[in-house]
Amino acid sequence: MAEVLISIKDVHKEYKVEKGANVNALNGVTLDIEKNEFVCVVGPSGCGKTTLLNIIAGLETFDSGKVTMHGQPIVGPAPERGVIFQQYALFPWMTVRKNIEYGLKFIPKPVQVEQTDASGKKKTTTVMQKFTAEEKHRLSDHYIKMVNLTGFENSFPKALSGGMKQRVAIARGYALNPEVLLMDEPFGALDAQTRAQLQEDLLKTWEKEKKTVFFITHDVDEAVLLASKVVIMSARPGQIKEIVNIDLPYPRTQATKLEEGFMRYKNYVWDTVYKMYLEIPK
Ligand SMILES: Nc1ncnc2c1ncn2[C@@H]1O[C@H](COP(=O)(O)OP(=O)(O)OP(=O)(O)O)[C@@H](O)[C@H]1O
Repeated sequence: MAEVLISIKDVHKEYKVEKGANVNALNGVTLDIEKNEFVCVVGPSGCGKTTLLNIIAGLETFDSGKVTMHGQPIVGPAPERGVIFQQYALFPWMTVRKNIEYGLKFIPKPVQVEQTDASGKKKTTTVMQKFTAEEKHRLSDHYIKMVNLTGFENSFPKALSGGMKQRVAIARGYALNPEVLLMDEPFGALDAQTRAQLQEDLLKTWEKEKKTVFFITHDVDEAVLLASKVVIMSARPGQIKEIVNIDLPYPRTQATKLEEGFMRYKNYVWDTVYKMYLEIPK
């Protein structure tokens, strides 16, 4: 059986609002995220997708329920959970390379060292060390290549297109080597062609260097193309309406969208989300 990496159990979240009624954002959300799964979350606007992502990231509190990673409660942000937002959040005064290397300053790497104890016995222990400049350079090179930005290492964000900036954000997310990548509509602001290209880049990256991905999108095509599991949330107060396992083989490309199996999943997810949208009082 697959290993459950993140477990969300009966989570409730209400936003306190000073004037007016409090907002009941999540109402008993239960979800297991397995190791190396690609989970896409879809649902009507305001159903609590970002709230759920922020709770997993440790950026948002909740009122009741339980959220754990490796069985340990999530109590705040941690390097094991990397977040990529829609608005890249790059440092404008740093080059592409420096943006990617920046976070490595704060993340120590485990190194095996051999030590001799008082009795002369040798034993291997793990110590945490900082990345050297050379290691950081090697890592940033690797991820720059992976997201097709070779040649732009020394460019500043202002000289990059939206799609290129988002590639830098993805490279930075991967370079920090989190176990889980939390992505909140990362391609939402991009034109259709750039979006298609980045979907393929992300899929290739994920197939090469598996990670657990939790990805929010409004685009049902995108969800079905990327996900091994689509989580459909229902309108506020957010609950999980249905989980659809996308049983289409990887590698997937834009051509996958023309396959009959893809169409079937897409129509099903689209219908389910649209029906819920129609039920929302307008
Ligand atoms: N800080 C806050 N204070 C009060 N209400 C909030 C706050 N953040 C979110 N909400 C409300 O909680 C509900 C869920 O918001 P959330 O952003 O999680 O939904 P979403 O599904 O991500 O929406 P969208 O798809 O439009 O991005 C919404 O009604 C929103 O207005």
